[in-house]
Amino acid sequence: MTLQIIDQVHIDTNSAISLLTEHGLLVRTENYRQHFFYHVEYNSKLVQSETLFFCKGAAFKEDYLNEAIDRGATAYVAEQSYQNGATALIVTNIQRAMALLSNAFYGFPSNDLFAIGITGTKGKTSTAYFAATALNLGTDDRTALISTLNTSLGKGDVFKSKLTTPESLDLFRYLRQAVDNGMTHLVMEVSSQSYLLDRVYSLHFGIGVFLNISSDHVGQNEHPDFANYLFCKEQLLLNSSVCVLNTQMDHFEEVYQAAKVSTAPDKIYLFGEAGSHPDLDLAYQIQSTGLAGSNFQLTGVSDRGSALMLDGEYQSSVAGDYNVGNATAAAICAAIGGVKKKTIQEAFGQVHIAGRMEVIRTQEHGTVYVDYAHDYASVKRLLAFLKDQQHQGEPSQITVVLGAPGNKGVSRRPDLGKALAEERVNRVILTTDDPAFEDPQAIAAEIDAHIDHDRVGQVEYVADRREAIETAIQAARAGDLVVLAGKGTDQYQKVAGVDTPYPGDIAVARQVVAHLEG
Ligand SMILES: CC(=O)N[C@H]1[C@@H](OP(=O)(O)OP(=O)(O)OC[C@H]2O[C@@H](n3ccc(=O)[nH]c3=O)[C@H](O)[C@@H]2O)O[C@H](CO)[C@@H](O)[C@@H]1O[C@H](C)C(=O)N[C@@H](C)C(=O)N[C@H](CCC(=O)O)C(=O)O
Ligand SMILES: Nc1ncnc2c1ncn2[C@@H]1O[C@H](COP(=O)(O)OP(=O)(O)OP(=O)(O)O)[C@@H](O)[C@H]1O
Repeated sequence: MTLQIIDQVHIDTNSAISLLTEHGLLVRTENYRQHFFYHVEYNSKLVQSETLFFCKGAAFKEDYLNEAIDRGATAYVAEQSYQNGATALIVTNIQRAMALLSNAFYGFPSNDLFAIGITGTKGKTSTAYFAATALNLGTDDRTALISTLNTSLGKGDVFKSKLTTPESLDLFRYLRQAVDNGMTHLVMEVSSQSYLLDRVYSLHFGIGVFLNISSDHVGQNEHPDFANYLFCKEQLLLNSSVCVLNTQMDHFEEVYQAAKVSTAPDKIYLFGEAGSHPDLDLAYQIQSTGLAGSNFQLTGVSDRGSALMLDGEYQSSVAGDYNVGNATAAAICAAIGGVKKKTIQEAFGQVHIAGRMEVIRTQEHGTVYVDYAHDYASVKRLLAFLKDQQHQGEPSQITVVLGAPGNKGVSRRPDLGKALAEERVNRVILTTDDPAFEDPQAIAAEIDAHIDHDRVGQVEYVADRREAIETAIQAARAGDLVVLAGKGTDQYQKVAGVDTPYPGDIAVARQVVAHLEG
């Protein structure tokens, strides 16, 4: 999708120098000339005349800058001088400089949006969809959404996202577009990576939500260690006027302390299951939870929580007990954003999150779940939830089909093995999931090495994901559960640097069921 050209935005050399100086980012200027920039860009291939070009990125080459200048860039911003005669703004931190100047170029669009940022190891997308559905219903469709799945900027500007949190220059362009499309609210997922790489530098949020944190995203191209992962996530709280925290997360006290550094206690909302923490503001109580969704009660515990006027019963259309916590966080955001309880109740019955707890019911081969769970926390919670459902009915078998990606998140492999064993699934079919430059069979062997075979009925490897799904569904009997984990809505397999087309778990499962049952 191409966003329309926004012609009223610009920046000039002098204002760029002032801003960079104010933020302590400017080292020096070279070949100073006062230019008016009508475009900002970090990809040389997209440069037009009168562009301010940013030299950033691990794989950046001087040739890209030369190409940018050939195409009409009149100045560049970089951490080093390329001594090519062009006006240069040499900075201490290119990512911060790019975020700040892009924000200014697009006219600080977040000033016109009530921005809600959501972070957490698990549940960001789900919570964002709960919040955006409620806010859209309450604002007459004036809520933009930036999520791992889709970016939706209003007036039909909807496209698939490349990253969970976009690169800063793209982010501020999207926000400008959202404001120009008449959006008043914004819900966005804020990854820890986006703070590590300063993609959201200079963006202030009306609300920052911290859902949970568990071991993930540590490794090459991600965080050096868990402490850095936690630190980056906590930055959302330092950049938010109101903080919403799940009291039941690991490391809650540390996260609460981080929130209190910059946010007054009366602007911090604590939520969790009723009775779970002495300082709760809003409590949820699950009344029933099943494969079609959950019924739950929200109760204001403190004066601040009661003032949200959320007390009452809610029905969520998304299965998974953990989604009640996600929905509660979203309800707080929607209420602070001005949405009435009745509207939130109505919205929660309509939420659909692609690739999360998608259900395919069969006549003779049980129920198939397609879910994006791909790390210890999510696989364990998903399986625990499904097993709980299983106990309520006839005894049945659970088969899980999953793999783990190559060249990233390698700690997931032992973690997945552990989760599968702890939840004592009956059958595991290990398969391919974005192997990148690794051998999928070797990845599967690593997962397998961490499965306690005394606790898991049967473990096998089927390289082709389609065949693995077919094997699982074909063998399942009425009442059984088949879980296709990890890929969610992905319609590709990342193999050796290429996004190889793949129909997606849902499409494959539907084809298999149609073939088996006609
Ligand atoms: C390690 C990392 O985070 N890299 C991100 C970063 O790349 P980078 O700045 O190093 O840039 P690069 O890809 O090395 O390219 C070098 C530069 O040369 C420029 N170039 C390149 C070619 C050319 O012809 N001309 C040219 O000018 C490019 O525009 C770029 O500026 O900036 C790019 C956008 O500008 C991102 O696409 C890229 O994310 C990679 C692909 C990625 O997948 N990152 C993951 C880890 C990530 O960020 N994930 C989180 C979610 C995590 C979670 O689940 O919680 C996310 O927010 O999505
Ligand atoms: N609050 C939660 N706690 C634990 N697991 C959860 C929670 N919410 C969702 N999940 C599980 O995690 C999976 C991913 O959920 P979701 O996409 O909402 O999280 P995310 O934070 O956006 O994930 P990612 O960072 O991997 O994109 C779901 O499919 C579900 O299995």
